[in-house]
Amino acid sequence: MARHFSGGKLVLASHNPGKLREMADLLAPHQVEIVSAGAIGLPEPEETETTFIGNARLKALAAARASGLPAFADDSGLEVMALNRDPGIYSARWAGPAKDFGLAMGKVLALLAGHQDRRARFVSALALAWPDGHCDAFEGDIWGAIVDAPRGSRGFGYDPIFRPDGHDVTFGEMDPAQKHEISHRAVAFRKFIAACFG
Ligand SMILES: O=P(O)(O)OP(=O)(O)OP(=O)(O)OC[C@H]1O[C@@H](n2cnc3c(O)ncnc32)[C@H](O)[C@@H]1O
Ligand SMILES: [Mg+2]
Repeated sequence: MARHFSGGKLVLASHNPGKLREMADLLAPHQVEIVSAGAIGLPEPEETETTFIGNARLKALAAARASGLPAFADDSGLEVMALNRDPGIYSARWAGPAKDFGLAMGKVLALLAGHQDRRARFVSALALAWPDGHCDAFEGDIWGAIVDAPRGSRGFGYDPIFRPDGHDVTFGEMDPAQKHEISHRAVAFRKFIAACFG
């Protein structure tokens, strides 16, 4: 059974401004007082696990133990089928120390050159951890295709090269409110809300 969150402070254990914005938007309708990990000086832990769920748990538990508050983390990434699901859990690392997603998207596009199969999915694993070590995790995904060149500047990360199935626009071009309805993070978030707030 997932542990219920009944209000109060929640640490958002992410150092990615794009993700923090989306997490705050998704949490807005709920009774949560948000504190970001950066604002309370928490370090960015090394992501040593081999799965999205494993790294989400690691980040949430590190923040919960360090802060003494419940903490919420997201580990996410882009899996490209023709690249054996790379960059996957290495999605942030492909952008290098400068977090240059122009570089990371360029790498994906170069490696896909000449491939017919453009199928890809975004994955988000969300974890809610408590200072006593209890942790619940939830995963969501969305399928789509990698377009030929980046389009749009509304999202973050790999959004400009990902076109979700059933849509003509990339996540980079899409209205953020619409991304919040359908994204991998939104799918995982609905599971989290049902289990921990329901
Ligand atoms: O670990 P934290 O501090 O949360 O921040 P991070 O950016 O390092 O996040 P991850 O380790 O989960 O790496 C996931 C990367 O995948 C990319 N990504 C995840 N969700 C995305 C989305 O909705 N749109 C575009 N790119 C996304 C994004 O570039 C992230 O940097
Ligand atoms: Mg990270």
